[in-house]
Amino acid sequence: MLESTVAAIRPLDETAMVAARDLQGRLTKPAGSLGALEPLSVRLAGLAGACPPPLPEPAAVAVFAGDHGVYAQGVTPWPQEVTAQMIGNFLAGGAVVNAFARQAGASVTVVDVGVATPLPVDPAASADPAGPVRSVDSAGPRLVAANVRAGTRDMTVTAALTRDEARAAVETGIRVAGELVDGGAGILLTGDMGIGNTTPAATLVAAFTGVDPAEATGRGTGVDDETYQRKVAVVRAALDRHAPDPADPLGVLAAVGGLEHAALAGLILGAAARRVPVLLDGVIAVSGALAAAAFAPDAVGAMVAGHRSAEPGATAALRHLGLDPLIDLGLRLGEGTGALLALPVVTGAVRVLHEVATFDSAGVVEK
Ligand SMILES: O=C(O)c1ccc[n+]([C@@H]2O[C@H](COP(=O)([O-])O)[C@@H](O)[C@H]2O)c1
Ligand SMILES: Cc1cc2nc[nH]c2cc1C
Repeated sequence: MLESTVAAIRPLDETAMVAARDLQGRLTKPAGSLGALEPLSVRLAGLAGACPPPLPEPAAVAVFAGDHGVYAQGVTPWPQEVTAQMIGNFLAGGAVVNAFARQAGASVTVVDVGVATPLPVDPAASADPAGPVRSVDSAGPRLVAANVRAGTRDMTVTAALTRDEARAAVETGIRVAGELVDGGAGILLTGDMGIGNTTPAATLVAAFTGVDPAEATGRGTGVDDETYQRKVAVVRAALDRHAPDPADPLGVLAAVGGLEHAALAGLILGAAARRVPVLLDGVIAVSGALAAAAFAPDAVGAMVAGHRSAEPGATAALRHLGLDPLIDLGLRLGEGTGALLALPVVTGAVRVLHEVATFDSAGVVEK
């Protein structure tokens, strides 16, 4: 499934992009006056192969959750059980992602791809691992039970995952993308939950971009100076131990990644293969995006950077991908919150191509 998905990812459609650029030039506004929205609308036309491209509706957030063996190195002050507890909160509708999703009219799908402690929900009430994801317009958040293993191994001691485990997580992400698109989603938004997951995110950023661990590593949930220094040392030690090859993205994900990072890479690949835009959230999402781009460079055409996370690795990753974030509010929550706040910007960029009059049709004279 990974290989066929990668093979299905194609470049943007030049004809649709030429048409969108031409249309932008004829709309009743000074050329370029919508700033970053104009090239975004052109790119989305190229992705859809149509001008105008469809409005990115309805929106579906997929929140991938996992735990981390590197937690044992003291890289975060939060108890590991918070990952499972927050899944309960997502499913009850009480998290920030739920509030922003209600505001944006987006569905929330929570995917347990690797949580280590028991979920505070009845697994029988959740979707079968191989079962369908309900359509995006059904009510309420839902759980997909697709646990590959109960957290990764400690990457400072051994590889975090086997290649087969990493592949299983990537393929879970691809499957979720396909089911959300089949359910009618017009745009996918990335979300993540995993205590400790900014450490593997920083390691992935350093592995794929080549930046120094000190530049890739941030304070995550808000760690103190001592923990921050330990975190940088942990990232450096993992890179020294595994020397991951950025040309082998499955190998990198297995050595130093996380199950949610791998699944996010899969979600992005799945969206790109279906030619549906994928709106990226914070540092965990963009570290997964680096893996997706290493599998399929043309997948970048489907990516929209929702926001600039306060986590410095996010900026290094976005620079490497050549993406400019739509908003920059100093967020560092994850869950999909930054992507959800950016969603109206993406919809606005496309709506312009659908609804704005041309100089000709409106009888407005040009300069
Ligand atoms: O999205 C981000 O850029 C982001 C930045 C810092 C922290 N987080 C969230 O905080 C958790 C990881 O933080 P930490 O300090 O435990 O590594 C995890 O659940 C992430 O969703 C997320
Ligand atoms: C409370 C809490 C909520 C989160 N949401 C995403 N990551 C998180 C980390 C913590 C600690």
